[in-house]
Amino acid sequence: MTQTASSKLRPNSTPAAAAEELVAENQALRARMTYLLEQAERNHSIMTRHQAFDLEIVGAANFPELIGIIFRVLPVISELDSVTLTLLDEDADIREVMLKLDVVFEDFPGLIFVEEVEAMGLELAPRNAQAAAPRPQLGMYDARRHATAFPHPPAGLQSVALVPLLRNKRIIGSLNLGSCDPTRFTPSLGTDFIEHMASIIAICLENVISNEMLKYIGLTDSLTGVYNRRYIDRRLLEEIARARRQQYPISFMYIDIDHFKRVNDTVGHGGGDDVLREVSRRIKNELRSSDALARFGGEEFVVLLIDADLDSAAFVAERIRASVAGSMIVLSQELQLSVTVSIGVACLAPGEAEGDPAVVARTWVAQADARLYVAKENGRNRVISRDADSAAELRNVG
Ligand SMILES: Nc1nc2c(ncn2[C@@H]2O[C@H](COP(=O)(O)OP(=O)(O)OP(=O)(O)O)[C@@H](O)[C@H]2O)c(=O)[nH]1
Repeated sequence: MTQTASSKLRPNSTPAAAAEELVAENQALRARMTYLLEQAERNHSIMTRHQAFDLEIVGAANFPELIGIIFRVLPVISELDSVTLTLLDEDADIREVMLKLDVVFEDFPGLIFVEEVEAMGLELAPRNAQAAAPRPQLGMYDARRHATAFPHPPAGLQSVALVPLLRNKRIIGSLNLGSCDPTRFTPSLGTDFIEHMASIIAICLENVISNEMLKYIGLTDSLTGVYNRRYIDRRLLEEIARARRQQYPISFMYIDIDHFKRVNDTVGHGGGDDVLREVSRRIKNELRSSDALARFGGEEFVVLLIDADLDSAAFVAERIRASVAGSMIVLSQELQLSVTVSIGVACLAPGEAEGDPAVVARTWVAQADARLYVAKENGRNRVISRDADSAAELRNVG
């Protein structure tokens, strides 16, 4: 029960002493009240900042945006010295898809991928135990135990909280909070608040990751794993606009496997699929990471080369032609075959990208297609990069 001020007065005190005691007690109460008000205001301000944070992460449009908000905003609003995020990526699918979608992982040094739950540094119940979902683990920082969660710990890191990110009781990762204040994360601290925050982060992560996966599936060719036509159609317009702004040349290639019908007839449709995969792999090996390779359907591939004039694009095309023709494609020990490709190349030089990008794209792509047709007409297994000019043929093994 709370004692009232008067009940604590000494029974034999003089009226003056009693008054003094009352004044002192009153002052103490006021100070306590001021402190509590300040605490309430601080808590209110933290709550408001966290509500704004929740709104921001819920509104994140994609994976890099969400991760960026977590790393940028959370340390500030929660007054933390380190925030990292471990994601469980058992088959490296998340990394592969994000790379395909041009996520630059170097921008997020606090993002850690592990391939098994055990590598997260969380203390877990034995695998088969019917344990409840793991709870946040708070305590003193231990460089060895927390090496995965804090690969680049700030100087003076003292206490940490490893907060499991759960979806349907399954661990998808862990949010790792670090402070240079040793009393910030102690095992006795209540964890409702950080668990609530982690559950919102987990939902947002799951959402953006599955959205990115869908985006990836919608933009890639399931047989070869390279981009599909939809992706290139969109990218062409973006790149035409960028090339116009930055005044650099871009080039486009049409690559068609020669006599592919015969390949299918010889090795069957399944063998034909393997050939498509191998050809796409050989094309890819000759490209820079800024170039985009897509399968346009059937046995036809296209490549978009950024900052490449006609001569460099024709040079790359010739390397591709030589790489495909250079060695047999091995389907099995008994089954190997020789495959060739014909390639049409067209460049969009600075100054040619003016006008409606859709019209520019159509004309430009049609030019590469027409040159591919010439390559086929002239005997296949060749690169054509100029019109009606046999000197532009880099190779003719007809
Ligand atoms: N295995 C496999 N074959 C495909 C696929 N898509 C299209 N094809 C086959 O690709 C062949 C394309 O044949 P054509 O367009 O006649 O051309 P081609 O035989 O390559 O002859 P040229 O292009 O003139 O050198 C057809 O037999 C299609 O069935 C696919 O996804 N897998």
